[in-house]
Amino acid sequence: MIECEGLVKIYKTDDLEVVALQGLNLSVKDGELMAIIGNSGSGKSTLLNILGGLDHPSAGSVHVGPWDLLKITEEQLVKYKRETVGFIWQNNARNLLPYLSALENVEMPMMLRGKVDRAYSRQLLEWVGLKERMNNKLHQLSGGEQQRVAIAISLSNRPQMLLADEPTGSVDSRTSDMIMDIFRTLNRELGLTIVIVTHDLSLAGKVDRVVAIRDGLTSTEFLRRNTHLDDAEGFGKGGLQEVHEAYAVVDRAGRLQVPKEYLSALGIAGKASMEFDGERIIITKPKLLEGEQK
Ligand SMILES: Nc1ncnc2c1ncn2[C@@H]1O[C@H](COP(=O)(O)OP(=O)(O)OP(=O)(O)O)[C@@H](O)[C@H]1O
Repeated sequence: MIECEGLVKIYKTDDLEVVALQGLNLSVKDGELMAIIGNSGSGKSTLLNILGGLDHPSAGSVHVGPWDLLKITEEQLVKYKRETVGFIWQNNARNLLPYLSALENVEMPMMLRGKVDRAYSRQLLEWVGLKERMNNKLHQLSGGEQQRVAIAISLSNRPQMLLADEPTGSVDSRTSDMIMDIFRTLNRELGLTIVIVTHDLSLAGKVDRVVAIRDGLTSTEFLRRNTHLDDAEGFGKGGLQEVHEAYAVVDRAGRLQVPKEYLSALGIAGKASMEFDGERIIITKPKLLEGEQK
């Protein structure tokens, strides 16, 4: 579904250039539910905005389904945003209309496109657990319920892919669990590809695959150790490392990112010695330089 290779995004302001993505590789399969984690400023939102067609990449390649987002025309982009992507933000509910019911809010974007599908709107609200509240006005619903209405709305155009930027950022942990359950239901029922961007490790721990971004590059992948576990058993317990195995990402050119804390613990900066003993690759402080210092 998603293929990014060597993706670069440079923001230019008057006298400054910020390289937000510096050659990022990412592959997401059709129908996958995965998460992207990273510290503030690592490039997560930049990546999501590019995937959503809200921002244009500077270089590299990015394909979503049949679309080449580097070469896409303005006209095709409108179609792409309307038909392929659904978006959820942390404060999505802010954009809802308080004096309309949940159902009317879901139908509103359909109405703007000229075709209301009431049965599907009801189905969406049922999927997000609001079957009993669909005729309530928005202002009569809690923040978490409003966020669930926002999820239903993001699916009103029947997208193939859902992009969620910190979707549980402003809700309590019970609602956060509920939202993750909804994502799993939608993933299962609709075969929807879902990419969640978050810095919440416990949220990330609830999906099978997590990709970590550091300084605009994919650095580590976490894969669930036992994918056969029943949802209720396996999800939501402990942190990411408890249920996932971590792998360093090695790109086609053989590059990988060594965590800064490992390098500083060994006093490695600029250069390192690398040996291969037949089984392991060992990175150490430069041997020659150590000798020189004596
Ligand atoms: N419009 C912009 N103009 C200039 N620089 C930008 C712009 N948008 C983002 N950046 C910079 O690009 C880098 C990546 O930002 P991005 O918002 O993608 O990070 P993030 O991982 O989503 O962070 P957060 O978790 O805080 O939202 C940061 O250094 C940021 O300051």
